[in-house]
Amino acid sequence: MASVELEGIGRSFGAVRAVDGLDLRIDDGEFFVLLGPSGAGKTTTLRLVAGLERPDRGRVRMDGEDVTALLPAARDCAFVFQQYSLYPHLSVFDNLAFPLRAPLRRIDPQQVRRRVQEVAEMLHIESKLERRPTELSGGEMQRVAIGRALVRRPRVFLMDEPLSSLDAKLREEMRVELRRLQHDTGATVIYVTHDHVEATTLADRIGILEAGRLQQVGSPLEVYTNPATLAVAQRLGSPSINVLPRAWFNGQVPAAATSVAIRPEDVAIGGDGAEFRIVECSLVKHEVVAERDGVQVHARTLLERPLQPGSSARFAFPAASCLYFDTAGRRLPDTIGRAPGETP
Ligand SMILES: Nc1ncnc2c1ncn2[C@@H]1O[C@H](COP(=O)(O)OP(=O)(O)OP(=O)(O)O)[C@@H](O)[C@H]1O
Repeated sequence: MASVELEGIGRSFGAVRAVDGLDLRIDDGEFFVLLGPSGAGKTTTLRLVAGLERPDRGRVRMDGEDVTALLPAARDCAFVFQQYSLYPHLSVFDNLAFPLRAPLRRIDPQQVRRRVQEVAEMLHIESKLERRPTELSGGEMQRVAIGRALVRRPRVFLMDEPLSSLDAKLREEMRVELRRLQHDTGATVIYVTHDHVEATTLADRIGILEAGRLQQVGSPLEVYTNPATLAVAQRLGSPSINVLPRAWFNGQVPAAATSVAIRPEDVAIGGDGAEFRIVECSLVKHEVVAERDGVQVHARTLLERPLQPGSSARFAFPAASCLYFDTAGRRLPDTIGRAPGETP
């Protein structure tokens, strides 16, 4: 396995700066997730690492070696895509063995069998080896696709939304399996998703990408609790972070703050807060939606009794949990001395 470094890497398509000067180091054995909306440049970044795309500027290094000019085969990255891209006419065994049977590899058939068996066991598909991909469930097919990347023992795994075509339950199961697999093999993984739950459950570190630029890099907890910008704060968490007008705070906010944000789990219900009208309340999800001055606020809390829609309740926003942002969406140091997370 290998470390990966991107140094000032950029790639444009006509006027579109798909990747705009990325600096990033991913450690050997790290599970790194690139999180961002559609068109942020996630896939292009993976393709630049794999060598499927040439950068206009900057360098790619693996284990310190400059690989910018190397062809994909020499970089030895394995790609797993959202589409399973299996060969339908081959058995699961032959699909898994395929990458090992390339003439250049000259791996003897005994060893191919051993490796396929080993990977099939790791992925719990050893009983399906004689089947065709068309006879498998979506989750099993995706396991075969991952297995096909695993048998090669590449230097780096590049995964582009590999779970997004699975249903919610399977996706959850596969997330756990992927994490276990990465832990067991010590693989370096760069994983792309626009799903913040996937990002926070899988990642050692997350890089938030918007319009080809990295907004922040950090552990899931760091990025969640200490976002550098409002855009980053809004990218993680469900329901999304509340953005409240400064007028609600009687001037007790930093001078440059135009918005005050607070996570739903930090909103306090009851006490001496301001009065809100209840819009919705779910005891199952522990969520309450309330409204004041045309602004909706989401709160997440354990409730013993439901709050009736249309009734009133008091909501408070403890200063220790509030985050402050200026007009450009940059985080401001707050009243209790916390500094914002750093942007790269
Ligand atoms: N081969 C290409 N030719 C022209 N434009 C491209 C090409 N590849 C990517 N782009 C553009 O570059 C930008 C980044 O695309 P990219 O596919 O990397 O984004 P993404 O974050 O992976 O998006 P998604 O989540 O939708 O896959 C987009 O505006 C896209 O239209």
